[in-house]
Amino acid sequence: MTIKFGVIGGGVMGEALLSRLINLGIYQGSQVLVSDPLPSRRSFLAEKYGVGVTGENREVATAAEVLFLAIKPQVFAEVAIELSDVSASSLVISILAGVPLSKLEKAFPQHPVIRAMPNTPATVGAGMSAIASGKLVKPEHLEQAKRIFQAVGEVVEVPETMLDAVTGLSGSGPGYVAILIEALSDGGVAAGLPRAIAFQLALQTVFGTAQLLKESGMHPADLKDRVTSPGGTTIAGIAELEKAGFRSAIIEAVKAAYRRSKELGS
Ligand SMILES: NC(=O)C1=CN([C@@H]2O[C@H](COP(=O)(O)OP(=O)(O)OC[C@H]3O[C@@H](n4cnc5c(N)ncnc54)[C@H](OP(=O)(O)O)[C@@H]3O)[C@@H](O)[C@H]2O)C=CC1
Ligand SMILES: O=C(O)[C@@H]1CCC=N1
Repeated sequence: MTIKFGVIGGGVMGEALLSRLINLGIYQGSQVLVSDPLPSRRSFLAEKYGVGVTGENREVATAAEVLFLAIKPQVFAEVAIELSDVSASSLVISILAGVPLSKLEKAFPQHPVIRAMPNTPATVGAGMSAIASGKLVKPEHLEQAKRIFQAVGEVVEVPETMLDAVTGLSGSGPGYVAILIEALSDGGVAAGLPRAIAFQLALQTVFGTAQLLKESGMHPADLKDRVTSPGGTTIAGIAELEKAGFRSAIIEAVKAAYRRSKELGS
């Protein structure tokens, strides 16, 4: 059967994307081929999703209609050399942090190339992805890439110059939010709640707040004002957050991740 979706690097994000695409029936397991150096990882993916697996990146690059690059940016150069004489014209989609279209197009000169930045909630269909097109991308390629990322959540098209900032915000963001949820739970435990209840409250509070903001279109500052009763509990908590530089810490985290994304691509 034709290999419609080839994945180089069957790690966290490779699995997140392929699992969702297979579960939604966009591809059958037999239409997906994944290369990964670790035999145990290959067996795991083959057993769990019914995909084809190989240790040879060239096999995937030769066979796939869409070639999905999900290796770390640090191994991109060696993989590019390995694939340099593969003759194919597949659509290449790279999710590598930082690696610019100029480098991707140099490595795959015959191919339409799309640089994308998804995030881990893609695993449950709640991802946020941004995509930018290279020079050889035609409308049908862009549509194909959008279909893939829409299957795992929301997609926005951005100029490539924005992708490092996207990486700092939505790409890395699940890490920041996970720490927020963990810290809220710890706060609950410190205030006397059992751990399991504290975690449930923290998780649903973050989820519900995001849902409320999304469905209502309300500005976050308005929501904050609605929660803060004069002389009440919330303003006492917010005063501590401001004292600790909470907003600034988050802004600096996004900026640091943005800078790191740029570094990884240079
Ligand atoms: N994690 C995230 O939240 C996000 C990550 N990304 C990007 O996705 C990419 C993958 O990240 P992530 O999934 O987290 O990383 P992982 O380390 O989980 O996945 C990378 C996979 O590639 C394998 N690999 C290593 N060397 C090679 C090689 N030469 N050929 C083929 N496969 C190889 C690794 O195997 P082994 O472990 O044995 O080395 C691993 O299974 C990165 O470029 C990252 O910037 C983008 C958005 C979000
Ligand atoms: O931490 C990283 O480098 C990757 C890119 C975005 C999320 N994880």
